[in-house]
Amino acid sequence: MSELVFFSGTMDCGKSTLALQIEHNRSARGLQGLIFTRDDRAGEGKLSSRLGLVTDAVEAMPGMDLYGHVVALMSRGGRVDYVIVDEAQFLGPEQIDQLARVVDDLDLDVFAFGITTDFRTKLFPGSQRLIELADRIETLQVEAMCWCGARATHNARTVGGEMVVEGEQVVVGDVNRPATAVGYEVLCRRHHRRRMTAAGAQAGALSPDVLPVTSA
Ligand SMILES: Nc1ncnc2c1ncn2[C@@H]1O[C@H](COP(=O)(O)OP(=O)(O)O)[C@@H](O)[C@H]1O
Ligand SMILES: Cc1cn([C@H]2C[C@H](O)[C@@H](COP(=O)(O)O)O2)c(=O)[nH]c1=O
Repeated sequence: MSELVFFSGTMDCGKSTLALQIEHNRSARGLQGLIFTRDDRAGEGKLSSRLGLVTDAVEAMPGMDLYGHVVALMSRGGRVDYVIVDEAQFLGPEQIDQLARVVDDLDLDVFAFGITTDFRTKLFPGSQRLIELADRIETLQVEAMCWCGARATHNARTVGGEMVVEGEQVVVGDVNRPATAVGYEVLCRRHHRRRMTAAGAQAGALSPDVLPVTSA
């Protein structure tokens, strides 16, 4: 029975790496995959991992009919044995419905990878629809970690080194960016709530305690 599987997690937890491993293992056995992605950091039509691996992919543009794309490819004689989708959080909800149709009507496995929530801790529309429709939701085994050592569960955005909680939902970017740029950092919920990034925690630790003022 084919499945729609949502591999979800924070940024930097190994989702794209796993997507590339699934692709490698299946293609090594002679299977032919179709890879979709949207707005990968490496550029249009690319699926890239921080481990340095990258492969070509079909850019799933806004409004593109993903089910129609698979059907059109197959009717031209192309072979599709499974579908991989990276950065699935950026897809529209209707595109997730199209992926579910690929599973149900074409009997193909669809492996979707994405972050669940944005820098405000709100669900991305694509991820929300995946949670609603997926046969299975998998959390990645390699845990991204907060600076405090706890498991990172949330994504923070920084602008000029400061954590922000307002702004556009989609800004393509990366972790470990210089403080001048828009960047991201993964945090545990406690430190996301307190808006305490690694830099903020370090600054707090370095500032001298305020001594009580005593009158002579
Ligand atoms: N230099 C490195 N050596 C070993 N592992 C690394 C290195 N750089 C990154 N990684 C691993 O790659 C993971 C990020 O993988 P990636 O697939 O790009 O994440 P995601 O797609 O979830 O954002 C990190 O959590 C870490 O485990
Ligand atoms: C939290 C958050 C992230 N993004 C962007 C930043 C990256 O380009 C991707 C996530 O990629 P990864 O491979 O999982 O690291 O999403 C965003 O646009 N808005 C956000 O709130």
